Amino acid sequence: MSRPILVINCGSSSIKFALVPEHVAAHQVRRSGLAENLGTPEALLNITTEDGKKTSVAIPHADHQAALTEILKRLGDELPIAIGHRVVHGGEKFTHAVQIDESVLKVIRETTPLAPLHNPANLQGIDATLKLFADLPQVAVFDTAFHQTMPPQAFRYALPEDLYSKHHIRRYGFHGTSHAYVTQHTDQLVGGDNNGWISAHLGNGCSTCAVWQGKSMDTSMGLTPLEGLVMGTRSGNVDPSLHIHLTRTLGWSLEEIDQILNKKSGLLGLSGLSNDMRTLTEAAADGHRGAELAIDVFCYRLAQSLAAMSCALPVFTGIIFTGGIGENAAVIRAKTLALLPHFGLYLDADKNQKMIRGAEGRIDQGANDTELGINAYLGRQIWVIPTDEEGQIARETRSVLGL
Ligand SMILES: Nc1ncnc2c1ncn2[C@@H]1O[C@H](COP(=O)(O)OP(=O)(O)O)[C@@H](O)[C@H]1O
Ligand SMILES: CC(=O)OP(=O)(O)O
Ligand SMILES: [Mg+2]
Repeated sequence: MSRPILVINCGSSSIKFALVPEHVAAHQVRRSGLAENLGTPEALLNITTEDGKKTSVAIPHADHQAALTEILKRLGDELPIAIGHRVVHGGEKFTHAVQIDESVLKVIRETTPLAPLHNPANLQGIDATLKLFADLPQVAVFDTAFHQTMPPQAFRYALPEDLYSKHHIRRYGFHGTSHAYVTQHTDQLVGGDNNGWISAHLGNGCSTCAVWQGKSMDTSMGLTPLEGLVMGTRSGNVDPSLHIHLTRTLGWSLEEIDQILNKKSGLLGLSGLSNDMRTLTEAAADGHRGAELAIDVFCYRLAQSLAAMSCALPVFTGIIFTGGIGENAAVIRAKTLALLPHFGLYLDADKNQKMIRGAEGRIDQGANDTELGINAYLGRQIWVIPTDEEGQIARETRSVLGL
């Protein structure tokens, strides 16, 4: 059997490590780890061992290298053949995954100001594995690459031409690995080659994406992962004059405003309680006003974005929910779809309630028709598909290296 790929998926608030053997989905992988809050006094690795036992290992003062070393101790003989890194921003240069060398590292460093929550941590991960596995090939899989098929009407801002041609100011889009995986996977489940999907990746970062015939046509994130939807701690869209207004009226510096929009806004800012949707849905059920407001704004803005994405599709087959919120929060799916009564999205309330914790399937009222082999349903399809960024990164890593 061929040796596995070690995948490092570093997001804004957690780092997922997975060892992905060939032909196996990452969520079936036996040994994987999740390191949370790296760089803070303690990281937690959740490790599922071969016999299915789950252990949690706390590593004081952990960084990538400490977390990786801890994982390596548990690898035994199953050494990886290559390493695949999630890299969030690859600018316009990368339309596909690439093997990492000095010139690739230079571009990743140059794009760091555009993804300040992500690229520095991605670079730390690469640095750690270059030290630990100097002999192994390493591949960067970019969030931005999948969106390089967007047409100019979707990726250009209405700004002077020079800002694009000389300074690369444009919409890039992120979560490409996730949007690519869930739409390709749903295409396989549905069949046909002319499907148009809107996928909603709702994790700590959130984005929507219009995908037609396997290509990204538009997405809600822009130059940076701050544009678009309400997220855990990120504001999403605000009036572009907000920076100047806050500077003039409150004297805030650009750094302070950047911190507030990226780290103190979104669900956390609106609720005054938490950035975690689980906490908010429980608090809202108990009548917490801030949690209710945060959920209302989150769902309204998500519904608006789904409607907007439909403009990018010649064919609108259906919607796909993914990411921690999209895969688990039935109440958020129902509330959002109820705001789109003109789109032929008929939710099956019972199927919606049951589609949680890694389950995959259709939750619209036409799902039963398909099971019976009849096709009387005139509405659009609604799917819940657990994302598999790690599996997709492993496949792209093998493909780049010809493994
Ligand atoms: N059962 C659940 N109900 C509601 N929200 C959930 C549930 N499980 C996870 N979530 C939410 O998913 C989000 C994290 O999503 P995830 O995709 O794991 O994040 P990341 O972007 O860090 O990969 C958090 O807001 C979390 O509260
Ligand atoms: C790009 C982005 O927002 O990623 P994450 O959701 O993993 O923070
Ligand atoms: Mg994520």
